[in-house]
Amino acid sequence: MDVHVSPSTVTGQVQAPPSKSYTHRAILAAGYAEGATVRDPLESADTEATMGAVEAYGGSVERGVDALEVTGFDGRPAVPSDIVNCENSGTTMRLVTATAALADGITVLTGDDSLRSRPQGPLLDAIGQLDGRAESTRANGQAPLVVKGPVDGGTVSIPGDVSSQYITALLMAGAITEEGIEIALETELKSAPYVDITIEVLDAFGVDVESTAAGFDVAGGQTYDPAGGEYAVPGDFSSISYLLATGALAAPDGLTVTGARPSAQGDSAIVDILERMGADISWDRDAGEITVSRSSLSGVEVSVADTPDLLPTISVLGAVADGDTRIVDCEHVRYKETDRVAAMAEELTAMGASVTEEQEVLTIHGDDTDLSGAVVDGRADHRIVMSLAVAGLVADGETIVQGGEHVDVSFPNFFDVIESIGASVQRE
Ligand SMILES: O=C(O)C1=C[C@@H](OP(=O)(O)O)[C@@H](O)[C@H](O)C1
Ligand SMILES: C=C(OP(=O)(O)O)C(=O)O
Repeated sequence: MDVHVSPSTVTGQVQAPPSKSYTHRAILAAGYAEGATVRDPLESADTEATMGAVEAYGGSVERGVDALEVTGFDGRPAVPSDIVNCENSGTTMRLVTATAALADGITVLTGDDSLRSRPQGPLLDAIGQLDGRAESTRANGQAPLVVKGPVDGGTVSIPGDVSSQYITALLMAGAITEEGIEIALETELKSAPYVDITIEVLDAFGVDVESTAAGFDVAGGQTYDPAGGEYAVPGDFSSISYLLATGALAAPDGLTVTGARPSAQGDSAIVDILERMGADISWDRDAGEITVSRSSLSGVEVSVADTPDLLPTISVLGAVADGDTRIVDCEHVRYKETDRVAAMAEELTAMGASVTEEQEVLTIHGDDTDLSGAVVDGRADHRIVMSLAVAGLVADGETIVQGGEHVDVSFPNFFDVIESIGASVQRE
């Protein structure tokens, strides 16, 4: 789907969509439990993939109004009767590959073209260290994957700079093993706040995780048992970042985002980043409301070591700001649905921005040149699509973003939401 975006101003109030990261974890944790009600879940293509995996392992998921009723597989999963298709979702693939290692048999996992090009090797090695068998069919560390369990726990040594999702996966499965899993990190942990999110959700399900000098330790023989039988999902700060960027670039009279309560999400750093760039922004944390208005922005240096999903949003803000915006520590942002560092460098260049791309650093040279409307490729990646659409709101002339349908991965009604506050978007 092509989305035609024209220069617009926006105003009003919008509700943040529910968090994708919390929803994935809550659905799988409910699967490891006897079951649970997941309130205010994100219903999107990626979280559907996790629901499908829980069903493949013997659970079931009923979609209610603003809630999912999950019946769990209660500890060890069944061996799936078919392959598990994780579609476009890295979180699903990593988390449920570790689930597969608990099953007494063989599980085959796959995904779409993008997911089959993403790195899984360190997680496969870790399952091997636990005496399970985990292989890439093409012996290239990528899906399709074949996993044979059951593992009983043990110790693993794993790099921390490829994906934090391996750690989340091992912690969630480790609680079900007899011996537990002790994780030693071989390198510094990137995307660390996502492990904090995991620890927060596990705690709500009555599962303990310890941080250690070497990494993490989860005791075995634990039972997933959510307090009161339910878990409520907070708003999603990665999705909120597009709304706040829209406000900072295009809301002369202000835009308010609701459903923005503090949580473990590293991506809430977008508020501080916008403030450092000079945006007029305020966050009422108790009310969960952030208000931002159109402001002149200046370039800043930002590390995305903890917040990889913010890179597309920050690069658009940098393209409009005065002076250089240096986004550092971004190598792991290349392992996402697409290489997002290269994608943003190339697509913003197509819109007239001046950009320097290095392996670990993306610099956007903001100057007085306005962005120009262009035909840009969303790279079949929801975050590239949404950030380019935001850029289109302030570019001269029309911007056509290709692949608009991919917002279904994390923010299915994104275009309806920005249209409701005044953005001019036409979908074809
Ligand atoms: O655990 C999660 O929910 C996520 C972890 C991050 O990935 P990495 O840990 O691979 O950087 C992030 O980019 C992804 O969108 C969601
Ligand atoms: C990288 C992302 O998700 P995943 O790793 O689950 O595909 C994302 O949502 O930006």
